[in-house]
Amino acid sequence: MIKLTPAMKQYYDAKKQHSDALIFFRMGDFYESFGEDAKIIAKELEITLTTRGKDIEGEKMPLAGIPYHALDNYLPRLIKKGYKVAICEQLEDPKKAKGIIKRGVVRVVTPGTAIDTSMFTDPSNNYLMSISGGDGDYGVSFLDVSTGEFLTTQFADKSPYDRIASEAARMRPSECIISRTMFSDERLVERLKELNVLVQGFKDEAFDVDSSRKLLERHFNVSTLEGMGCAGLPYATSSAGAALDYALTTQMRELGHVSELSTYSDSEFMMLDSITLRNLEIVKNVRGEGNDTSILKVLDDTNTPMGGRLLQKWLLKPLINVDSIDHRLDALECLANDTMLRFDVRSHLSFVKDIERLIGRVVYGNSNARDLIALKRSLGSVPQIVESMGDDPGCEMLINIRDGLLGFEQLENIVKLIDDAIVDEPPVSVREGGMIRSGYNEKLDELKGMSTGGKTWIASFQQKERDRTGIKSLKVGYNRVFGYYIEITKSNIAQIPDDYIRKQTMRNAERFYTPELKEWEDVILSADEKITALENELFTEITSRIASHASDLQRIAVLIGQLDCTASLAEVAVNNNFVRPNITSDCKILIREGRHPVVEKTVRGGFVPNDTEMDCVDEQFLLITGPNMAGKSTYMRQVSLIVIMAQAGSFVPASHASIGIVDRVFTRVGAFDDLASGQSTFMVEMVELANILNNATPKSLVLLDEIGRGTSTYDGYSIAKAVVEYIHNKGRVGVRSLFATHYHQLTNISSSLKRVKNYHIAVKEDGDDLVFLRKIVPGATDKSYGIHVARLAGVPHKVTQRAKEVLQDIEDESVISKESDSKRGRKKKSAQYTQLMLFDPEGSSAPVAEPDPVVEELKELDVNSMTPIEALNKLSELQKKAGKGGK
Ligand SMILES: Nc1ncnc2c1ncn2[C@@H]1O[C@H](COP(=O)(O)OP(=O)(O)OP(=O)(O)O)[C@@H](O)[C@H]1O
Repeated sequence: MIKLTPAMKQYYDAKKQHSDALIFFRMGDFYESFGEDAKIIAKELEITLTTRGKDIEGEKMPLAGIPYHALDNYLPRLIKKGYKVAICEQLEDPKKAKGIIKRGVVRVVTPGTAIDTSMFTDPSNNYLMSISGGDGDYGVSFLDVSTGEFLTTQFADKSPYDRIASEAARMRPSECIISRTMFSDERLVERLKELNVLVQGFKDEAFDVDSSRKLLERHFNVSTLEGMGCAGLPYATSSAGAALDYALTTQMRELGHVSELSTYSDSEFMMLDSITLRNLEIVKNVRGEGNDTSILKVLDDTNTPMGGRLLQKWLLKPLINVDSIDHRLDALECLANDTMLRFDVRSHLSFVKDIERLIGRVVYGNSNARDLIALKRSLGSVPQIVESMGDDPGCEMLINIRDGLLGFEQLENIVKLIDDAIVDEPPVSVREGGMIRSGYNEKLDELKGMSTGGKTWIASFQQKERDRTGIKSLKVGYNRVFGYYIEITKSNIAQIPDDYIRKQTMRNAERFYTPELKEWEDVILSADEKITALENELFTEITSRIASHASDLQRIAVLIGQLDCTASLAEVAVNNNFVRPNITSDCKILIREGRHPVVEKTVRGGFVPNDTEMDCVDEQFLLITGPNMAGKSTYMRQVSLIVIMAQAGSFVPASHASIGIVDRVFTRVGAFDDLASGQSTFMVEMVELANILNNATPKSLVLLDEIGRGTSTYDGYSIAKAVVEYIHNKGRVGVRSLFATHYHQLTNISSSLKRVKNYHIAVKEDGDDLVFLRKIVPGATDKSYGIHVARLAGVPHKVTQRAKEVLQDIEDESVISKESDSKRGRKKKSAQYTQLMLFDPEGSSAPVAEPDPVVEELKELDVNSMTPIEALNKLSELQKKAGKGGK
């Protein structure tokens, strides 16, 4: 084994402590990485891989390095790919170090705990998720180290995967920690990975309920967690404790800005599972690329990152309490109706930056002077925001926000402190100095005077020396290694005076100094060094004064977020002609002239509005038919989006809307191959369907788009029919459902199932052309126009022509077989029907299999409520009807 240099020994020590992280090892002006780390870093960051010295085995040591000031650019690229990076710093000033410079890891940056500004190109929260529990009870926590937000919940669920996936889909964490024991649960790990969450196993002890409780109590400096709502919730506590433990372990410092833990319960929110969030494109595109067609994109006109984050939360967690929704809608109405108020508030909000994250950085200790300027300007807008809200902003929420903003007395002092201390345009790096304003500190001013005086002397010294030597190109320069020097080009070297002392030889020039220049150099450099040290000291003092008000400032940030989110929704509502929905606790959904908020923005030729009427009594199940491209999916999504928007507290795209609270929205739309998980398109469809049928409650809203299309027509039709019957009859109280289908035969079901209503989207035939009217009208349709649509899509004429002939043949055959069937009896007829269906993937206007009255009657029987005699009598009666005789 080879003898290592002291620095390399330090590197190997750091690597031993943080074996799962890439080590960024500070060497002077660079962060260097060695060995396997260097290879990964060189590849991921596309930088040069070299070698230097020998590694512990005596092999050439691979090396990759980045300039220390470029850390902010490179770090996010690694973190976003899921790497952990341990930053190993020089722990003492190299100039003052006696012998070997001490180095050590000062923090580990991971995807879920990053706090660096450069990580956040969008304002969304960056959560670390933590899961604990087992045997039916689970705790889930979310901690955003950058903003200090900390949430926890606990729920009981025998099969928790869907629930956990739904939480992850709504909160979109970058990283999730689970105990090493739980890490062996492959299904859980897979579900999280599918949602792009990096899953890490963390020490089992961190998930221990007792030690978690103690850690949380210590961190929040409380004697009980009761006030935070998680006393008596062991798994909410242990998942929160583990999250905090992980954050403290990686950040290696106190996290004072994480000052509160909130416990939430799912019963407060509408449940949106991960599939529905994806299908309805609530916060991002299904395909995740191209133009953003999410509902968030349409609704987000926020001016501040706090407002943006809150809007996302509102959309991902719509409310289910009528009063709470009305509370939001009242504020929105105030702002929508008062144009001046809205305009004023929004213009002042536009000066507010990310206060939450700025505070996080200040408390954390990695803020710079520009962060303080951003904080000053943001806080400086608060009095104007308050003023623009006037004495009576008109509704409870706005009054609360105004009073809350007014309630922070130290606001003015913080603004003044930053204004007095920090120059308007400070340098990015604190190390460079030059950030403290003249007049803030006497000692600093004195040092600055010496430094400036020295520099003025240097300028006059250069002129004096040019005059003395007659060398016009003589210049006095400075570099960090050699200090101040007089530079003379080689062609003038003969003219140098005797008192010049040689300092350095260059290719085309020589550098000199004089005793006088040396004297001034000492004055300037010592003043500059002292200035930097004093500025750093003052900066630390200023930030700790601000940090002592962290929780008040975080409260201000929350209020600003609420105001911004509401004002943005009001602005969007006015600009897009949305109306305030009427929220009720009954089962009715009544929408007049509803529109799809995203499609209406992109569709050419204007969006055609449509009405909707649903309830649990007469209009529980809307069976929607219509040609391809007619607008069935658009219509169904529009209904569910209007419901979600309304319960999130937004106005909706309609001329009138009355929404009976929905507790969950389920969707089964489109076809997503899930080849990665080994599931076929049909399997995915059935898994999603199973989830809906097993979990929909009487207050749910279900969207089913072409159920059964992923398998043979016969199987698909059978499944579709069974599903309609099941949902219709489930608990006898209706799950409100919208079902689009091309199985036109299915529409007959409305004659036996009273709460099923047929609707279709109208089209008009114009010769060979098809005009899409986009209007939903009562009744079923009997034609698919699939071939028309194929022609519109540019399928070659020969193919569509041939398709027409095939269709004609099938239709002729069906007529013949219908006639012959009636002679040959029912058995033969159903065989022919099967064959026809197999030829008819789009469900042509084929003859419909009549429901068998005996079977139908049998299905309707409630056997549990019959006596044995009644049952025997019924059986005998049915046998007679079926033509089997009986006594
Ligand atoms: N109400 C409407 N007003 C104007 N254009 C509409 C309307 N509804 C839908 N469209 C347009 O029609 C297109 C097709 O709509 P959609 O996908 O909903 O049809 P579909 O009936 O579900 O079709 P398929 O059965 O083939 O899946 C949409 O992309 C949109 O451009």
